[in-house]
Amino acid sequence: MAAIPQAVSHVLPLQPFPPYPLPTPSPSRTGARHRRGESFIACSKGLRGSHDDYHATLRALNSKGRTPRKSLGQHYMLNNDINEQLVNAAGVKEGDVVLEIGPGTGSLTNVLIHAGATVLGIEKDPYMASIVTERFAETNRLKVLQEDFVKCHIHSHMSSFLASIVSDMKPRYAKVVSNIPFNISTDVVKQILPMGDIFSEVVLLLQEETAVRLVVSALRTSEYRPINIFVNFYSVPEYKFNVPRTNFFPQPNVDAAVVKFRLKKTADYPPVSSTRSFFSMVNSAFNGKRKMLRKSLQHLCTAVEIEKALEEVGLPATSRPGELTLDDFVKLHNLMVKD
Ligand SMILES: C[S@@+](CC[C@H](N)C(=O)[O-])C[C@H]1O[C@@H](n2cnc3c(N)ncnc32)[C@H](O)[C@@H]1O
Repeated sequence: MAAIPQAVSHVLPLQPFPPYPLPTPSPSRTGARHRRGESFIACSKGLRGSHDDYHATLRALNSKGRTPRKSLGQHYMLNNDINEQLVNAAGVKEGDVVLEIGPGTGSLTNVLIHAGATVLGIEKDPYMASIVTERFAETNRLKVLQEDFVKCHIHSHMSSFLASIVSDMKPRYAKVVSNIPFNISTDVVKQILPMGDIFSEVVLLLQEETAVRLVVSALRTSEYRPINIFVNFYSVPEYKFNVPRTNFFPQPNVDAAVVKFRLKKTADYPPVSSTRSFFSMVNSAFNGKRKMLRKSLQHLCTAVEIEKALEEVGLPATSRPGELTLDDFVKLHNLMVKD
């Protein structure tokens, strides 16, 4: 298993919840304009350090009397340094177009906009959608759609959004930079990764365990699953860094981690006649994880034909799914499944 980089430790004091008492900001830390009652966009102009974001997040929640909803995975980022690192990991620069799933109070959105991006936010919670829309009302660099990411047509939303941008620097591809609710991680990965025709880089803040499972899981381990074949088929994944749970409000029970996926273009996908039949074969193979492939794939070919195909790939006749790389599966599929 590849080594996981050293933890980035940012420990912040947390406020009781609810309600969230607003500490009196010190002018030296937050600037003279950062006072209660000011518009949120004005506050955001002074946001640079992690303490400022900490205050801004609590202020935004207080402004609507919101209690974070567990069912929506609402764990807000309190540390601006981590938002900056997410944005840097995606190499966001002036003129970029970025999809942000779940902008919440807009702390990450703020850093994206300051980096020069135009952002499409998809936010399920109508209260948070209105908070973030109000916060950036004075800029034309943000459009928020109040929709459930899992159910929305993200490809057509992003295509229209890219088409609507009038600029000489208009990029061909958008990026994804998001601190996503942990419970929709798999949906996000499954929907976004095959969209290399409109997205180039995808940087996600995920539950640590999910990040490791998606990116670090190695051959011949119990964590190696069809999702690893999927991730490597459509992207080049990279584990970036660990984010301790103390950086979120309210604090989750687990740590998080940042992962980057560089999406492959369609022409660079491994050559299979049909992705549908390829992934169907991979799923069948892993359904009988401990079974040999010559048994679990018998709905496709006879045991003898499977053994012959394995031999042609250079694998033993007794191979199990956890022993095959993406490349092995591609070769096996192309030998066993003819259009
Ligand atoms: C982990 S919070 C992150 C908020 C903010 N980006 C931050 O970094 O502080 C996740 C956000 O995603 C929103 N959300 C939850 N489920 C969603 C879904 N299915 N589609 C879109 N947004 C969702 C939540 O309301 C919340 O604002």
